[in-house]
Order: sequence, then structure tokens, then C-alpha cells
Amino acid sequence: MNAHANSDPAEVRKFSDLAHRWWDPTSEFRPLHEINPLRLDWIDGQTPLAGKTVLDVGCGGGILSEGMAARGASVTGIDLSEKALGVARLHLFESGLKVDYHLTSAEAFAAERPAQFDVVTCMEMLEHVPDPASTVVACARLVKPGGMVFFSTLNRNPKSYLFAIIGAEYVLNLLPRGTHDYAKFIKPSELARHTREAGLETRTLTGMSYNPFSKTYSLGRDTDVNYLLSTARLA
Ligand SMILES: C[S@@+](CC[C@H](N)C(=O)[O-])C[C@H]1O[C@@H](n2cnc3c(N)ncnc32)[C@H](O)[C@@H]1O
Repeated sequence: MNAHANSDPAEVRKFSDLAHRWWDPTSEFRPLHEINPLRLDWIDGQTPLAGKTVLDVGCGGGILSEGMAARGASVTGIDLSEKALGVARLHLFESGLKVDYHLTSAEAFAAERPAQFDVVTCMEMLEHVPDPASTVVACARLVKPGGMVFFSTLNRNPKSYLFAIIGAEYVLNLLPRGTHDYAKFIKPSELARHTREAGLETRTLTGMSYNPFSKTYSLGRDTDVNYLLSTARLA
């Protein structure tokens, strides 16, 4: 397979165009900054990150990658946006952390480094690729047998359309218009089928909700809009 076949250049361009604002917590990337402590604790609580080798697929400017490195993991980040990776590399000078960034796709990296990582994360990325099942297979190939793979994405139903597109992009202006394409949202049952077919066993399904009054995110049982799925590769 062509290394970059499973990518939509328009999607990658969206992130490249905004990349210079990645680390501004008041910018379009504010939601990623705000959810970062929640998802870090969620991952760390299931597989302590200290001392692990971790691959962050679709790492962008490195918000999650750096968070995991700060918790003692040896982190590699991959993305297809050269600009986002440029910002990620520059930010290491500011944070003093160490992350190994590469411009490549999950599929190409899986061919190069199969079964090399204790943990793989693929957060807020699957809804931006043409063939999410292919990305899931690549993540399963990249993790060591017995290792964990973590995903997060957006559910597909009328409520998620209302909250994630109308609410976030048109009413609250949390995200630029056009950030998300409803047709690419993925139901938990669909993601669970992709992971099962890739040899990954489901561990936990957790919801993430935004409260527009307190302007805070929280994890919980409501998987209607944003959700996180943890899986383990069969040993
Ligand atoms: C919403 S950002 C999420 C960044 C990061 N995972 C986080 O949650 O903080 C989506 C990222 O996926 C990247 N991306 C989109 N399509 C990709 C592909 N086919 N392969 C690798 N990265 C991709 C974009 O360039 C962007 O950096």
C-alpha cells in the first residue's frame, strides 16, 4: 500500500494551516488542551506510562505526546502534517521534554516497526482519515502482543451532529467551521468491530462530555458524542 494512501490531503491541510497556534491554549486547539489531563489520567490509570515505549499516531503539535513523555514514557509521534510536526519539534525546546517525531502514516510505520511499542495511542484522529479500519489494523500491528491501544473519536447520531458540529462549530465557536465531517464520525460498535477484526480485545469504553455552562469536560458513561476506547492486543 502507498504509505500515504489512507489520508485525505484536505484534512491534513486543515491542521497544517492552524499549526502555528497549536500550543496556544486559547486557540482552536483549546479543546485538546482542556481534555489532555483527562485522557492522560485515563491512559495512565490503565497502563502506567512511566518506562513504557509509546507511539502516538496522528500526534499533531504534540499535546498528548508531551504529556505522556512528562509522565516518564519514551514517546514516538507520527503525523502527516509537516507543519504540525515542525511546531511539535520546536515546542520540545520550550518544554525540555524528549519526543521522537516522524512524518509518516500509521500503515507505513507498521511495515517498518511491527510490534515495537508497549502502548499505541490514536486520539481524535480516526474521524479525519478515509479508511479508519486500515489505521486500526496498523495500530494493532505496531503494538507488542499484550500491549494496549487507545482510541478516541466522535460517535455518529443526531445528538453528536447537534453537539459536535452545530454546538461546537456554530454556536459556541469552540472549533473552526468545517473541522469535522459528520459522515466520518464512527459509532462505538463500528470501532469495536474494526478493533476485533484487527486482533484487539476491548477493555473499556468511556464517554467524554462538555458542559457548556461550567465550560468543562468530564469522563463518564455518556458515549453519545465523544468517546474513548481502550483495547489490548491478544498475547
Ligand atoms: C484533531 S488532531 C489530533 C492531534 C492529537 N492526536 C491530539 O489528540 O492532541 C488530528 C491529527 O491527525 C492528523 N492526521 C490526519 N490524517 C492523518 C493520517 N492519515 N495519518 C497521520 N496523521 C493524520 C492531522 O494532521 C492532525 O495532526
